[in-house]
Amino acid sequence: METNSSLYGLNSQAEIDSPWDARLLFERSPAGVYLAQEGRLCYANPAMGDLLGRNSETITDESLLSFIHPDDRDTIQQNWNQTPGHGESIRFLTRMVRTDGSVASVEVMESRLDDELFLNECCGPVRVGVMIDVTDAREADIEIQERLSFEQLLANLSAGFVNLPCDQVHSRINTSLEALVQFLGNDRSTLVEFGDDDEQVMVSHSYAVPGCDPFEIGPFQVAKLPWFINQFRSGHLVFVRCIPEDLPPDAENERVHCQQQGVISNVTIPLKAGGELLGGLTFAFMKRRCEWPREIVSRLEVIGGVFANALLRYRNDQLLQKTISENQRLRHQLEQDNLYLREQAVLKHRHGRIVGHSDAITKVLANVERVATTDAPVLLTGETGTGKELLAQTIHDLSDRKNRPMVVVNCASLPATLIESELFGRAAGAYTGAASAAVGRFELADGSTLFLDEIGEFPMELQAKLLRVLQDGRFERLGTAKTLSVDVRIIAATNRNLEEAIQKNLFRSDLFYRLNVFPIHVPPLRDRRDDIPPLTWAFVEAFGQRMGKQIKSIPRRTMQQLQDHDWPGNIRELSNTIERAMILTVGDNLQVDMLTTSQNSTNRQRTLKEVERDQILFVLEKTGWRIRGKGAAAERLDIKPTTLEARMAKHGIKRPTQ
Ligand SMILES: Nc1ncnc2c1ncn2[C@@H]1O[C@H](COP(=O)(O)OP(=O)(O)OP(=O)(O)O)[C@@H](O)[C@H]1O
Repeated sequence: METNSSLYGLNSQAEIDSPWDARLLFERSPAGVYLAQEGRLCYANPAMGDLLGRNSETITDESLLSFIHPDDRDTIQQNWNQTPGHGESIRFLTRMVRTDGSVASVEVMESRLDDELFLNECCGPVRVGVMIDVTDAREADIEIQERLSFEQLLANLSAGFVNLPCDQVHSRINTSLEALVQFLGNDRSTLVEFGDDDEQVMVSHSYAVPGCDPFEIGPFQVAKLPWFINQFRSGHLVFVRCIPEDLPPDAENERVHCQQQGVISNVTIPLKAGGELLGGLTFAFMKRRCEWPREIVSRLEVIGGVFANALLRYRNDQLLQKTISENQRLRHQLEQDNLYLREQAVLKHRHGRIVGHSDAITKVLANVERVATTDAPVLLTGETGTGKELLAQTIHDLSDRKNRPMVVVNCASLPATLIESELFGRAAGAYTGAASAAVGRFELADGSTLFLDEIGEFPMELQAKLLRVLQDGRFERLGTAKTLSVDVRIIAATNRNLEEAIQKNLFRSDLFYRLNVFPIHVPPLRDRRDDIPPLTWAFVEAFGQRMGKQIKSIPRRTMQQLQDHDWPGNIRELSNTIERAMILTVGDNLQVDMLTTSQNSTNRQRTLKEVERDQILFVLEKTGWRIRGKGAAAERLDIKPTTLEARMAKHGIKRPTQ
């Protein structure tokens, strides 16, 4: 069949008559020229044949679209559908697939020819096109574009780390790894950090494309990949293009590992910052070999530097935080120590009468100091002789009320009948024998402190009246209706268990709660044996001055015995023992007869006589040497007052001079 091109008289060399003949121009044109009608080539010049890798004479009648890259066909088809009118041209870039499968980028200029010449000879308009191979320029273009986008990506990633808060460094590295992998087309990127341990490194970040597993985050034994880790641990870039071929013979573990993981190429750049080698950043390939040119690797070294700096900043920040919190801890400790020292110093100076440095008494004194400056009621509890009254006095002395004397009422030493008038005062003739009016202790204590010792012995029938004064400072003198108002701070003390007294209906619970606003328990001497030596020396000094006697030493054994003793009568008993010892001591070495103490530390069985004497002494001291009356010694010992007096005489017990 005669081709359309021959119809146009364009395909025969014989028909070229003059160098100016149009056909000659087409045949010699360095650009590909073609004619196509209804999508089929009807003429292609030799340059066009070269472009497509075919003999130009053999391609006429073939579909032009079949030479176009499949991905570009839709676009070209749309171009053709919009081909302009006669004489107008369109221009576009596309790719042609050569016979050998290689792809050429081409630039095409095409026009539609509606000349009668063509219309007459064929059934439709003809498209004439000129095609130029722009593959080289195009590839250079694409490379420039890719390089630009890569530079842009690196610039964006780097910018993301500027002024980044340290707590976001790790998450930013994660997202950056993902962006890099997606751009560069490798399959997994992992960041490995070096620590103090030579035996292991830390896998801190890993991203893998879907279908590949990321590296497990956590410590990784160097022994598993010794060649590989040692390479980048010595600061080298590791570029293994073909695995296993390019691995050295001693990289056996790496060979096995890569085989198991399906890694066929690997690039690892060392991470350096501030002159320190922090770790490495690996790019693993599982589906294709890495063909990265040197420039890409150099750019990755730059981004590696950005990661390394961020990590260094993070590490330094961690160190700083640790240092700051350590500093804070030390400062706090120092403050506490200062506080403690200050408390100690203050206690030494301001509680001069109180001897002792045990933890137990220190705590008590700290509470005393805390509460002293307030007006809160204080309830001092503790065994007899532990120093409750001394502490009450100390509280008063430390308070704003110190300029007025503290008023003391021993609730156990006053008969119940007298307590009311003692406390609240009386009008003349208030009761039989009350010839004159008397001011009560509450009135006396106005603007000062009232110390209610042995509050547990306070008569039940008067507790409501006491509670009222405590609540609103108001009361009436006995025998008058006039309400008096006072400003009194109350400190109460007891060696009784008030909760038990409440249970037995001997003490009102509302009064207890009112008094118990700030309870301070004073521990017995046996629970603060460390205080015994300083107390002993304090008493030696005090009695020495009074007696004009100077004691220079106390035998170590004696002091040990004093410390071993349980002191049921507490500091009062210790004080009495030392007083006795001072009287009996001849010379300047204190002699203490422990047999005279209430209970000695040796296991010697005491005689009945000794027990009786001690018990009488103990109860007398406890009751303030009150023999008669409710709660007094005779009642507590369950003997008649006269019997008690007889026994006291028998044992030579005499009330000490005040
Ligand atoms: N820490 C101390 N330092 C020096 N002397 C103390 C100390 N504690 C108590 N004393 C002395 O011990 C004796 C008994 O103390 P105080 O009368 O205060 O005890 P108390 O607990 O009130 O006894 P009671 O319950 O029998 O009334 C007093 O002479 C007191 O000065």
